Amino acid sequence: MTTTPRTLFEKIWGPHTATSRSGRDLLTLDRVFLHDMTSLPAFEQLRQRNLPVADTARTLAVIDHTVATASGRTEETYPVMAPTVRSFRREVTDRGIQLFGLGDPAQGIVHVVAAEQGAILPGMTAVCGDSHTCTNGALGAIAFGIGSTEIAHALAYQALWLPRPKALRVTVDGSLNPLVSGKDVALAIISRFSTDGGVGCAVEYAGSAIRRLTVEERMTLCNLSIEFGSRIGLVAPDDAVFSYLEGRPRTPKGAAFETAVAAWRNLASDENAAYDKEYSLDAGSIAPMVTWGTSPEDAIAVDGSIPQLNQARNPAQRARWERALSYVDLKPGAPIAGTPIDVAFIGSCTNARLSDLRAAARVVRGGKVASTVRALVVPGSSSVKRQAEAEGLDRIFREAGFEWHESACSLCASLGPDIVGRGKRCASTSNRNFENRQGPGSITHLMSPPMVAAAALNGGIADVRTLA
Ligand SMILES: CC(C)[C@H](C(=O)O)[C@@H](O)C(=O)O
Ligand code: SF4
Repeated sequence: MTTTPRTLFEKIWGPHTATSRSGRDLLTLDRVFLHDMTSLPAFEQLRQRNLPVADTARTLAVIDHTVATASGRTEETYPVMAPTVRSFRREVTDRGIQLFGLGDPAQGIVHVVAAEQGAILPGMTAVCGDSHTCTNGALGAIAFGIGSTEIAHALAYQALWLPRPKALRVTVDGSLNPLVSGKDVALAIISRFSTDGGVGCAVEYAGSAIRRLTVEERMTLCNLSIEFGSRIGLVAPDDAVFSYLEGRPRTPKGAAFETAVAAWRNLASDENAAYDKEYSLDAGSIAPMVTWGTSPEDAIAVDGSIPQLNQARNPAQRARWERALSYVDLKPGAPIAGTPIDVAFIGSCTNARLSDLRAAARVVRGGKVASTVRALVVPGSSSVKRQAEAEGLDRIFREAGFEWHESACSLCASLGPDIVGRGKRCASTSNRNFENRQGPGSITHLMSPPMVAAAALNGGIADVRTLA
């Protein structure tokens, strides 16, 4: 008997499809994650319809988006959002949902915490009212962001009606150059294939270079899937993923773990599986990347120059570039290296895990932050913060002049009190460089943690390869 070869995506989506109707599938959900910014309207809807949460054991809640990060912070430190945070905390605790609130040793950014807890495992489906839920596709799961109405439905029925996305494979073969990381791969993909490249698709990252990425780098790569237009990004799970998961609070233990691993090993695309779309990139061609404009696709090699307007693909892109150049106050054709910065931010669910902090600390060690720069490290979780402190990374950062914060989203989206400042330019390890993203009038340059470290010491955008 021959079976039709299936993609990794089909191997997860298929068994989770309870039924199909009018071109949509009823996808059953293994996990629903909640955070303080988007969940309250969903609870309101549940109340109006008198619906309970179907299965609290499948949920997990985190306070991360709207809070302060200064040491000693509490829910009250940012009065603007304190009532929201308080209501959110009451809603989830009243319903018996596990909450990682401020002061909890495992608190952190929802996507970082979900992985650390082993709350998302290979082959699962997971949702959260947050577009960067795709991050944990790195563990070989289908994880994606949803809106508030969908959160209510997901909590009540543990399922959602969805159109089945198309299958896209992005293959990156070859070897990455030194100081080129998962972040650079992601920015290179988005700049090459545009922010629309993955629209309507679930993107599977494959190829020898992807297989060699660490699990945390794969998380960074999958995190940026939504900036590539794709709500879902995933990588086939392998031994690196299995050992990442072993022993985590919600991961199966002992013989149950071994049984799970045996099943997870089947979660790879079959040879000759058909994709609707395929892109490929040569790993060796990727340099440390930096964005110059107001879209993640405005990424160039750090030793490159801002494009000339006549290089735009079409009039719409040209118009967007003109507006972006005026917003970021830079000139076409100018080299990006040497652009002075005011703020350096190492944080966010994109790039604030332990390996990110280690990579940045290697560049920072023994150096000094330029006197014109405010530099901050905001660990992705309280557990990352503790581990970093145990290794002495906080000391390396502090001695160089970095601020060392409590964990939360912070400057990534400036939904709490941390902001970059009007007209100020920030080298940032986050994922979005939109206008006003890091507070009103902020200018953002996306790059990897070592590149932000280099910019902090240098006082301006710098090629980490020449500093290290
Ligand atoms: C607040 C939330 C809805 C938002 C998202 O969906 O991504 C935020 O996390 C972001 O990164 O912009
Ligand atoms: S760190 Fe940034 S991208 Fe991630 S969830 Fe928070 S606001 Fe969104």
